[in-house]
Amino acid sequence: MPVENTSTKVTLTHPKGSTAEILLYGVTVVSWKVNGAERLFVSSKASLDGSKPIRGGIPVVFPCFGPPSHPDHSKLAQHGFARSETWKFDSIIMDNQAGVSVRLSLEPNDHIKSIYSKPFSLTYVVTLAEQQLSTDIHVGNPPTSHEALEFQALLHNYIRAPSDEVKVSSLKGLSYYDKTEKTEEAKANAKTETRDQVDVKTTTDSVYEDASLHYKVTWPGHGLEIRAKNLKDVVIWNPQEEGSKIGDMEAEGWKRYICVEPGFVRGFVKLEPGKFWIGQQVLTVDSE
Ligand SMILES: O=P(O)(O)OC[C@H]1O[C@H](O)[C@H](O)[C@@H](O)[C@@H]1O
Repeated sequence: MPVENTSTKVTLTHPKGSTAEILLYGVTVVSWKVNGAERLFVSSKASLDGSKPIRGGIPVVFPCFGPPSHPDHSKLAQHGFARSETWKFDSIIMDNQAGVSVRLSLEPNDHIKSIYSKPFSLTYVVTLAEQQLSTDIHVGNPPTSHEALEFQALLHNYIRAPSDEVKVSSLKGLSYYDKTEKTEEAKANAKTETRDQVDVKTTTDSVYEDASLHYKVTWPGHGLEIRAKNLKDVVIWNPQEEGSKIGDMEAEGWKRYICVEPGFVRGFVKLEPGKFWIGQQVLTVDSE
């Protein structure tokens, strides 16, 4: 069966053998296999029972990135509610050699309404091709709404890769904000990336602004390409030893991944009533 659907999980299987697993909790993609090899990192200590956001895979960040900074988001937790709500399976969109694709949705439920008063529509489309995984977040501001919807969005991939060897390009020349700086003032000061290839051998939490929308993630013998649409920024995160302070991080888990997260996180998307916005990332395994 190319699409298998249980009460908690959707599994996609492409005719050429690649697979993807999406939990309805947070629509978190928790597995993506190409040529039998797992491409995403999920901590063995991650809670998969819906009690907290999943440490790994591809959590969806919406409508705020990090701690809320917009008044509309003041009651929300870090990274918003999309990653910690249970979504609904909507439909199979496509099922052929080109791709196996499903749509999931999240409506404002009582819990969301108690922390977030804005009307919205949210759907997520996951498409699996032979060597490729696309994840698209669709945000709508209903026509009945009286004002613009202001939000941030980010697709928080955890790419399985050895963090002491992995490199990311091309970020050279971009402005970025270094969240590992000690003071708020230093965090708010833009730096300029001078490296041809960025590594995460030391604790890294950098928000690159107005980036290229096309990144190469490479390590010996392997490569992954990431393309983004409407997600103008990109966050590179790996905590290194600091990761030992994260409760649901497995022992030395930070050695096994890099996050290269396309997002719209500097400023806010402003969506007028009756309009839609789509943010997309496409992950492609380079020929191995
Ligand atoms: O621990 P979480 O809320 O899942 O956040 C995990 C990480 O997400 C992003 O990459 C942020 O830039 C980091 O500052 C944050 O630590």
